[in-house]
Amino acid sequence: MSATPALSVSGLTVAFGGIVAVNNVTLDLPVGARSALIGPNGAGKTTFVNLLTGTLKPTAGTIRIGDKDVTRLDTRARTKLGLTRTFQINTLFPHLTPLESVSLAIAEREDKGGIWWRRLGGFGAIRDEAEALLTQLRLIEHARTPTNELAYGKQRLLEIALALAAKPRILLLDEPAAGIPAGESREVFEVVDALPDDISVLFIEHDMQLVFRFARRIVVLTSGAILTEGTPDEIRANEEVRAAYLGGAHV
Ligand SMILES: Nc1ncnc2c1ncn2[C@@H]1O[C@H](COP(=O)(O)OP(=O)(O)OP(=O)(O)O)[C@@H](O)[C@H]1O
Repeated sequence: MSATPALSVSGLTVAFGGIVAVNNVTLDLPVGARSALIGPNGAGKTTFVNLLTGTLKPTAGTIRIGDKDVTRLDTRARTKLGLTRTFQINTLFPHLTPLESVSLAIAEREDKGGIWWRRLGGFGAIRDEAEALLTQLRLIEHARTPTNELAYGKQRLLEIALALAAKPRILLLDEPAAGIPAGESREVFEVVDALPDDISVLFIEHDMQLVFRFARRIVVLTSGAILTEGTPDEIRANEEVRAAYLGGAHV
């Protein structure tokens, strides 16, 4: 593993009027991370991710991708440097197939988005890459099924496939299993777990069974600040976390 973190955040703060939604957060995401960001509703998790992607500008603090300070760069520039996210809400094109959607996303990455309409068949390399990605994401059997006919769990996997089409080094997943039946949500995390180690993952997740099964490190956010950070065993044993957040949850 490389000594330089994939992502490093220092003193990150944002206030909306009187509310300090993210308060002096300092955090490193090591290369190959499978880290969970947990915390009660309103803790600032989504706001933190929005700061990382550049959707929101911080009041104070710095964000680095590898060695590069990206605090003042916009979202597109950060994507080019390897930072990609998914959203809680469904952002898919319902009438395209996974093969078409992923091919479009690859074409966009290659700056070939504008010539897409000339026909998929003309871009064999793009189709090959799209099929490889769909295989990795356990979607290849559904490559030619319209997206709105896919099970919801498969749609969430397609969202991750679209994020991966940008070839990210850092993948931010905002509740990737939200709304999915339990049996399917595990598959989403199995796929994430099996991604190559040069992709560093930070995921927001409310389902503690999934968090404690799949996260290698857990970051606990309360009222915009980091309460603690550690391995699942450390977090499980932390009385402060139990009191502040986990309550009676069986983990
Ligand atoms: N654009 C905004 N303007 C004003 N307040 C905001 C804005 N965005 C978020 N907040 C506030 O910041 C706090 C953190 O919200 P955020 O959505 O980041 O929490 P969260 O941990 O992601 O919650 P959830 O688990 O419910 O998604 C909340 O008090 C919220 O009301």
